[in-house]
Amino acid sequence: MSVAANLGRVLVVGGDGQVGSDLRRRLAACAQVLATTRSGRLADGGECETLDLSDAEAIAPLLRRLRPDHVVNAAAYTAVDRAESEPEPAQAINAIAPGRLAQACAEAGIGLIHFSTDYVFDGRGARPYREDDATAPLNVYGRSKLDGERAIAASGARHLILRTAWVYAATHGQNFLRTMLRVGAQRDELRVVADQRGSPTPTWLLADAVARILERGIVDSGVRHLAAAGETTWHGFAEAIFAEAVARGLLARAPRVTAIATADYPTPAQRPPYSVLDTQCLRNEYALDLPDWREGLRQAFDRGDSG
Ligand SMILES: NC(=O)C1=CN([C@@H]2O[C@H](COP(=O)(O)OP(=O)(O)OC[C@H]3O[C@@H](n4cnc5c(N)ncnc54)[C@H](OP(=O)(O)O)[C@@H]3O)[C@@H](O)[C@H]2O)C=CC1
Ligand SMILES: Cc1cn([C@H]2C[C@H](O)[C@@H](COP(=O)(O)OP(=O)(O)O[C@H]3O[C@@H](C)C(=O)[C@@H](O)[C@H]3O)O2)c(=O)[nH]c1=O
Ligand SMILES: [Mg+2]
Repeated sequence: MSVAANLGRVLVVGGDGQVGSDLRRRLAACAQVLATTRSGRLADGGECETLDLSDAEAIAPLLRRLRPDHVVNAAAYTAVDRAESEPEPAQAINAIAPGRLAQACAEAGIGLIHFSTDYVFDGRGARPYREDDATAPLNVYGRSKLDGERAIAASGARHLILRTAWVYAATHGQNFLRTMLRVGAQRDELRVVADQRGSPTPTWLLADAVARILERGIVDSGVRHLAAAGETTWHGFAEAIFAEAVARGLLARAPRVTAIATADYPTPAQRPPYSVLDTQCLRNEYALDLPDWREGLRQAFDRGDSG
């Protein structure tokens, strides 16, 4: 996907998360990128705007001062298990802050792109989830993200809520791929759940898609599903990660990856057993061509994630 248009001023909230940092790099080619982090600093040493989303009152004044043409919110409380014992910060960052951000966007006539999650579903479905399928989150994180979706929808802002899933980058961020490579280098055997199905989605794909959407302009406000094509289990994803890492010489040899049941890997948060997303709406509206998750994985390694 190539984007030549000048998109004006794009504010990336949460500019140093795994999605936020790839967005900044991707959009730099076609926009004047502004960013916020909690510290006002970027991991690469650069400076940016300071915004702590637990202080929702700080959002509107910041937008009035920066006057961006578009806002992309890539900040979130994403620690799924920790959220079970910390519901307040999860709710503040994933629900209250996005609502305030959307209200401020509505007041200023700015379009907002926001990310949500497959974990809004309970995973009892048997075919890929469509945007209007019933939500029923199983955990605190999923509930807080669903509340965020609702707050944005109620704001009156022109918006797009992109529900995505199983997000990873090869070179940065806390994610399943990087956990597997770290632990896989230390152990001969890993036990990974083989009864949760979804679609691993690389940050480069999300960044490319957002660039395309900004170029076209938000066609119609609402929720849309965005993920790599195809489906696998965490176990299948782990095996593909190790095959790719060994082929590229990033790992001397793959550990044995033993398929286990969710019941044999107890975690504080319950996760949906099936959360494949039907992406047809978004592909049609924005003429997006979404790669299979295996191709997404190869390109994540090839690109070093930076597009
Ligand atoms: N990761 C995944 O598998 C999936 C993610 N999503 C969604 O995609 C979006 C991007 O996620 P991803 O890039 O993976 O998330 P990350 O956890 O990598 O990044 C989230 C960012 O939010 C920032 N943040 C957290 N709390 C605050 C706060 N109080 N004030 C300001 N910033 C804060 C973090 O900053 P700091 O580093 O300082 O904490 C971090 O930079 C989120 O909306 C997420 O819910 C959807 C599906 C799957
Ligand atoms: C590390 C590890 C995890 N697992 C299991 C636990 C869990 O069921 C599954 C994935 O573990 P993780 O903690 O990496 O994944 P998790 O934090 O649940 O990932 C989720 O993050 C949020 C932010 C989202 O929005 C979701 O789309 C999803 O990507 O793999 C194993 O079976 N073996 C292992 O060695
Ligand atoms: Mg996690």
